[in-house]
Amino acid sequence: MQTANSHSAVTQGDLELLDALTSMPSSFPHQPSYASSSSSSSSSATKTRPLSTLNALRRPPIDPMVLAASLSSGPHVTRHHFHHSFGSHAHTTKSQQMPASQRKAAVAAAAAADASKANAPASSSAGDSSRSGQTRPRRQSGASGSYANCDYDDFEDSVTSRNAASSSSSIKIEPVPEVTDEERAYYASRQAPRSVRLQQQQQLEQKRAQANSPVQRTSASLQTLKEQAAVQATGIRASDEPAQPELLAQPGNQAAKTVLVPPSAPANKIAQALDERKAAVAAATVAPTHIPLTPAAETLPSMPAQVGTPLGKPGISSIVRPPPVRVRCYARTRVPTPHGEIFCHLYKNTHDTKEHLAIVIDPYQNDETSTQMGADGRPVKESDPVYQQQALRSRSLDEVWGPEETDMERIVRGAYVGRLGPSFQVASRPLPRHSQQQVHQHHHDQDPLAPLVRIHSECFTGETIGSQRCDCGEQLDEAIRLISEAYDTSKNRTHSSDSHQPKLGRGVIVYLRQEGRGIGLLDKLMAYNLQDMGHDTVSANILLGHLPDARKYDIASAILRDLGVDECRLLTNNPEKMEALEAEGVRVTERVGMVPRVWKFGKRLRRKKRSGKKKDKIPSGRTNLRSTSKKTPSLLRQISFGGMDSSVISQAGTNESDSELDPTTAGLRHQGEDILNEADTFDSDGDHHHNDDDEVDDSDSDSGDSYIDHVLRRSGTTMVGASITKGPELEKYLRTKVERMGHLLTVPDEQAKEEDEEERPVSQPNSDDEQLSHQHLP
Ligand SMILES: Nc1nc2c(ncn2[C@@H]2O[C@H](COP(=O)(O)OP(=O)(O)OP(=O)(O)O)[C@@H](O)[C@H]2O)c(=O)[nH]1
Repeated sequence: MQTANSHSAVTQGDLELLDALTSMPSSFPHQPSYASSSSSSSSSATKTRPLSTLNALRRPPIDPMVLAASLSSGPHVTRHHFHHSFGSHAHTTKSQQMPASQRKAAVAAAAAADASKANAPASSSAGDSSRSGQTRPRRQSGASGSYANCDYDDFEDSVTSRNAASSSSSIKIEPVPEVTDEERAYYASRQAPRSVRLQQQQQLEQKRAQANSPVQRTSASLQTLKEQAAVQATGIRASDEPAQPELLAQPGNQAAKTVLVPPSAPANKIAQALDERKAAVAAATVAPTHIPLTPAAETLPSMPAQVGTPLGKPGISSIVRPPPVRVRCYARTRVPTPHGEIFCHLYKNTHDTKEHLAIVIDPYQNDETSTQMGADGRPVKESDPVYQQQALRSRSLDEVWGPEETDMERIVRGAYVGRLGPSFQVASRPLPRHSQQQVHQHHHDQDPLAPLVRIHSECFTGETIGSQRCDCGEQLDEAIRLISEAYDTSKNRTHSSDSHQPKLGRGVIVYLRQEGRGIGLLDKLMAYNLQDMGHDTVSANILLGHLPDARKYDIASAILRDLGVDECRLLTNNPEKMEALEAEGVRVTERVGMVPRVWKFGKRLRRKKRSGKKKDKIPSGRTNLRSTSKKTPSLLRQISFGGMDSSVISQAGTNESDSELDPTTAGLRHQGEDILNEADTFDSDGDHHHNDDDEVDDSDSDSGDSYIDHVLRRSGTTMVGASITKGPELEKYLRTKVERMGHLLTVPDEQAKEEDEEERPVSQPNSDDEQLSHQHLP
């Protein structure tokens, strides 16, 4: 007799599950007779649990990694549990998991079981009969949610119902609706087992070696090469399942969107496709300028389909290299932000269908001189050598897209010079350095610093809803702020120019639409649930069948090159980003650390506050702003009264008493918890507009202060323009990046934090201690 809780004792099914988890998932046979034999003592084959859903695993086999991650760092969640009964088919309430062949086998075996049951004496209890006599709505399994009960199986349910129906013929029972083939999704494996692929690769290499030998080379015909390509392509498409193109077309079926060549395509067609790809590679290599110039011409026939496998591998092959990515800027516009004005560029590319962005900060393009016209009827700025050499302008945007294109069309898509206005509308011309195809040379006598660049990956949760599971919103804001920051060239150690003029900050944020480190928003959200179950950001990714980081940076490099950035200073802690950019031909001259604000400024703010208190000789304890007559440090007072309080307090919470508290403290408290401790409240004399710097030790004013300055002057109400955020989950995320992903950050030691000298990492070389944040590459 089976107990009510099937997990209370180790059953045969459990043992088989364990066995299954430590072997190849695809080898599981579907055992449809399990349901009808759970209480019998028949052969072990008929007792086997219906593990058919394992065959529908959509992830590559990485069970050893999954098990290792699961055992070492979290609760007993395995990939099997995760995928069992999982389905995101919002359009239907039917399970869509089993492959067609297995479903046929299941139906046949169930029919056999029915027949044998009908012959046997009715064994079910009266209670069973009456229960089954009620018309039970069909349970939603796969579609009912991501984490359906692991013990539930559609097939088991339907077979049990049918058995019950046949054993109580006196009661009219609504038949359980059959799930038709059309209602189920088709799972198409896009890759053969590793052993097969290795074998095929070996064969291919042997053939290549033969073909390369002098004798063979002369005799090897084009036809032979085509055959090789066909073998290779067929191998890539290898699948245990026969092709079912009609199922691929069903809604919700990812495979439908991603399959490049139908599996039933004859080998010569595949070879033809490969030939076309090779031709595209050749064309791109030989004549990179021959990109179609209009959006219509450029839409995708020549673009290879990018297949989003869980490991982020291209779908066609890991052997055939995709052609180099080509990018085109389709639109550019000016956007005012709390940090100043930026130019937002929208890019399309030949590798995916996403709209990646480049945020260009280059105030020189947009200043008041930009609208001065010369005698030649063109803006004076256009002939300025500094502009010509350094303006961060998109080559593809400034190109004329065809003989038909009018100046007004060009202006509307953003190809204009200077600051666009009702009375100033001048279409741009390609910069000489772009049209001459010359490699951009860095001129140290004109600008000591390469542009500051950040490669930022989209994060809906962090940037839009202020999630504290990561620091992405803050990083985006901080990147815009740091790049916009003006700097004093006289303090630059690498530059001996006589120019002591402050330089305007310039640089680019390439905003890549690779959400969740490349795994997509859906899987990132699921990763968060795994994190709530005890995993960290790395092991959660692994459990979902992903790499810890599945991002790529080839598109980012192409965008940078399009903007004329061949070398840059990179804002990152991630060594992989530096390597990736270098590999794509963008030189990283310097790494500038992205220190989390809470690590960078938290202590400093506290110290500032303490020093303010000391000077004001205020007795300990919290003092209401309105009730004190003491002075407060100027910066902090400005934070209170410089327009900051309303916007940030409104983010800080709905507790009415918040607004009664010191607005300085409220101003430093954000979506999560107080950045400052209870005892950290600042005191103020309530003189909102009095600027008494004499009383404050601001002599150590530096980039840290510039951040505070930013907070008090320009804080907005969205993530861009917001302030410091802090919380335990953010802390865990930051530490995971350092401890498990090799990010180049120093985790602040709590003890040392109190005693250490102030850290003042900055983006631009203004401060004397800039070495703290700048790591020069050899
Ligand atoms: N898979 C996954 N992705 C996450 C998680 N939290 C944030 N992300 C994504 O991670 C990306 C940011 O990557 P990070 O590793 O934090 O930072 P980075 O940009 O590589 O590194 P830096 O350049 O040093 O800032 C964004 O796309 C986020 O959506 C998570 O828990 N799991």
